[in-house]
Amino acid sequence: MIPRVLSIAGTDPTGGAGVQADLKSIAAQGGYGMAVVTALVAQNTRGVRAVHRPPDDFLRAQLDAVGDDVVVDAVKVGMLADADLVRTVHDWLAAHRPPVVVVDPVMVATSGDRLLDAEAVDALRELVRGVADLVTPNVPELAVLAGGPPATDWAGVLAQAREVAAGLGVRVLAKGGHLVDDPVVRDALVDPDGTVVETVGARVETPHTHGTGCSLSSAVATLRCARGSWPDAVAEATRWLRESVAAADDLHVGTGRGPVSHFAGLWARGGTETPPAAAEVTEGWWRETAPVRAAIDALPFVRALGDGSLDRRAFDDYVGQDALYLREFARALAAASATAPTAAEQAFWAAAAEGAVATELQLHGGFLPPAELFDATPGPALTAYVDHLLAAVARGSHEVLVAALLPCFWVYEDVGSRLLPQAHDGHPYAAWLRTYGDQAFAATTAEAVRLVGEAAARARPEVRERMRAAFAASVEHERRFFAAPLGAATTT
Ligand SMILES: Nc1ncnc2c1ncn2[C@@H]1O[C@H](COP(=O)(O)OP(=O)(O)OP(=O)(O)O)[C@@H](O)[C@H]1O
Ligand SMILES: Cc1ncc(CO)c(N)n1
Repeated sequence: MIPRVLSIAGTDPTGGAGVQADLKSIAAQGGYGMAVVTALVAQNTRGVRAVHRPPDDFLRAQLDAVGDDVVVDAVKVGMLADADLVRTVHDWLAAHRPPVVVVDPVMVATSGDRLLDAEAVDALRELVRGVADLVTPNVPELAVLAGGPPATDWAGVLAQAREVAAGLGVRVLAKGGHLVDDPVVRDALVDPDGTVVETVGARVETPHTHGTGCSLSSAVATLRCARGSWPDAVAEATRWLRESVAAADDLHVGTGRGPVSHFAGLWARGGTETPPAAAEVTEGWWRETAPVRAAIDALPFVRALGDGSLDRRAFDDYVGQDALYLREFARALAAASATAPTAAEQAFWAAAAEGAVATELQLHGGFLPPAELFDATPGPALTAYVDHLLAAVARGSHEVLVAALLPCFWVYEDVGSRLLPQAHDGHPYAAWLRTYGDQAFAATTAEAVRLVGEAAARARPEVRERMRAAFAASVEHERRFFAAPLGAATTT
């Protein structure tokens, strides 16, 4: 269930605070963010220039537009500008009673500018008392709510938080971000009954904390839906916010106190790439290897194999090398089976291993005397190809290994199906053409292409790139292997 979270707040066109920060924060916790704008604020990382407040009935129209249509799981209330706006929001919340209401009692921006006029404080206190589940004041806001001077140390913050929690009958999340002499940042969740749950974390050395209060309150509102408990929601929200503050210096937004990087953790852990479709990946690899495949088609060996004019000694040389190849290929296929992530893939690669040593070697046994089948001296093209496959086995990545194995299917199926029309009963190599031009081999190849494509689509981008390189290298090895019998192994 994705929590539907509504921010009722002012704007920050530079995106670091207000509804813009709220929407990022809600999304970063896995919520669906919505926003009703209480004030258009011309501000940036240096300060507030002007505030444009909507008429009360227009604010109400926005709230009703959401409430009439969407089930709201949680609300975060931010900047409310003046007492009339506070009352409009209070009335709406009282009528709708969303299950989670977090109020960030925004009074002063990080830059020092006032965002709530002085007469509105009483109305805000009433809203908190009437409809809030949690209020999240910073040190100066806590002092205003308590009606005392700002605390100068953590003990003073806790005392005022207890007073406000008991007095207004609301949970207070007191924030120690402003106690800058403290080497750690403390937050305390204080219940009306005086129970305190503290979270403590390292203070990040950065001036870029614009919008931390907005971001924290929306994160807690969202996480309260998912986690079911206030202490768990606060613990996760502060952990996330610390990570986002720690990455703030990377953003380079504005010349004042810049915003935090709301998605830094997601980007680092999940990346920003949308996985490609399986077929898109393998089609890309196929296209990229077109020149090498064209060179294979143009090889005298391949042309003569197709029209039957190939010298028998050259073909026997090829079969002798290929018999040796098939046994190593089958070992690599067995390794692919052993490392397969699913039972279906395990079975596919095991069956392919069996096919390589049974069906394909049987074909070769029809050309060479069985006693001599494995007597050839391994040539350089064979050795290079097999070493490439066995290196992929040794490196241990199933994905890279199957990408390296794929051309052994795909190139043969491609060449075989295009040479097949030349086969006839008197053709000396008809058995070869019919094995690789066969429907059954095409079906196996299509399945291999599909499985490797899906493995590539699932893989991290770095792994996918290694797969691409392993595939391309194998296509080139196929070319050299076909070129070797007629002595052209080293030309390109
Ligand atoms: N330098 C910092 N290092 C780590 N965490 C921080 C830092 N500054 C703020 N935080 C986190 O952000 C939370 C809110 O900070 P703060 O107390 O400054 O709120 P605020 O004044 O309401 O924020 P703002 O007005 O900038 O939106 C803190 O409780 C803490 O969890
Ligand atoms: C709109 C808005 N809300 C809250 C804050 C507090 O950072 C801000 N600067 N702007």
